[in-house]
Amino acid sequence: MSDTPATDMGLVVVGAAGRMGQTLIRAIHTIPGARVIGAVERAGSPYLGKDAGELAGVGRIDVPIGDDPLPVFAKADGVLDFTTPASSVEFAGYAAQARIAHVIGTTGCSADDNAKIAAAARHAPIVKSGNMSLGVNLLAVLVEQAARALDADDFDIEILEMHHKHKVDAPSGTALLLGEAAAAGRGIALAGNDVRVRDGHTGVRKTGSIGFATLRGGSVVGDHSVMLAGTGERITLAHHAEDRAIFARGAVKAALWARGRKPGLYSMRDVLGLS
Ligand SMILES: NC(=O)C1=CN([C@@H]2O[C@H](COP(=O)(O)OP(=O)(O)OC[C@H]3O[C@@H](n4cnc5c(N)ncnc54)[C@H](OP(=O)(O)O)[C@@H]3O)[C@@H](O)[C@H]2O)C=CC1
Ligand SMILES: O=C(O)C1=N[C@H](C(=O)O)C[C@H](O)C1
Repeated sequence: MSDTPATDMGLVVVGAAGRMGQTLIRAIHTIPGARVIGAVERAGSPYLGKDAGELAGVGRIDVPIGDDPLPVFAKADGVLDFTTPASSVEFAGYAAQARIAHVIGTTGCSADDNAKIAAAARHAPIVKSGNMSLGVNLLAVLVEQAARALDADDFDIEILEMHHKHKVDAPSGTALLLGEAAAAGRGIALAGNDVRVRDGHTGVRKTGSIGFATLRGGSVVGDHSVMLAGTGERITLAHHAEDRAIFARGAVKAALWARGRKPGLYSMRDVLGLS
């Protein structure tokens, strides 16, 4: 007997007119087993009423963009959400009520936002990750291994990221994910060992700290480098995102994986079998 569900997974894309929203609609169009059944934007959006497929450039799919998530969540199997922290918290509550899978790519969530999302995950499966690409999640595994292998007294860890000029949060969700991986490799918590900004007379570098540096400009999709800097040598592990389609394909994979799974908060490492 096959484990493949008999019907396509009906997905709602929230933030459907955004950079990732449109990329998701194009990705779902090409992936067997999933289809767009709803598209949501905020009240007052100039895109309300437009066909989500036409806006994304794949032609008419007869899914008009609306501003009320509740009726579309009620008939969906899953939600793809790359919006804002406050919106993702709200959508997590609705997806939990509807008992449907919720894939959250939104970054910049506070500890309070994450606690609310974790509470919603008691009722429905949620996959949340600062980066949905296979490449970055593999990179995180490599970073963890390198951080474990190289002693904090000998190698300093610094994480550099660059994104397009429209990005609103820093450090990026990916940089923090890589920082968590480095911290896990070192057997420490990232919180309390992270140095997110340097300015002025900073004093010497604290042994074992994990530094972050942020660049913003132009149309860069997402560049991340993790440097392990020793005396006389430096290792750099890096990922360069060239197309948002890598995140969208990962998000659809996560939704298909989460369909029918028991409630819980999952990561892309779970989805990709890299845990
Ligand atoms: N995890 C990952 O792999 C990735 C994560 N991201 C993250 O995804 C998020 C979105 O990125 P991006 O697509 O570039 O941003 P955009 O601003 O282009 O898109 C976000 C969209 O969500 C809409 N939106 C905001 N609030 C609501 C709401 N309450 N209901 C419905 N729609 C809403 C926005 O509308 P409006 O503009 O009118 O406010 C906008 O159209 C960011 O946090 C980013 O960091 C991005 C890429 C990959
Ligand atoms: O805002 C973006 O664009 C991206 N956000 C994610 C992040 O914060 O790391 C993922 C990707 O790098 C693109």
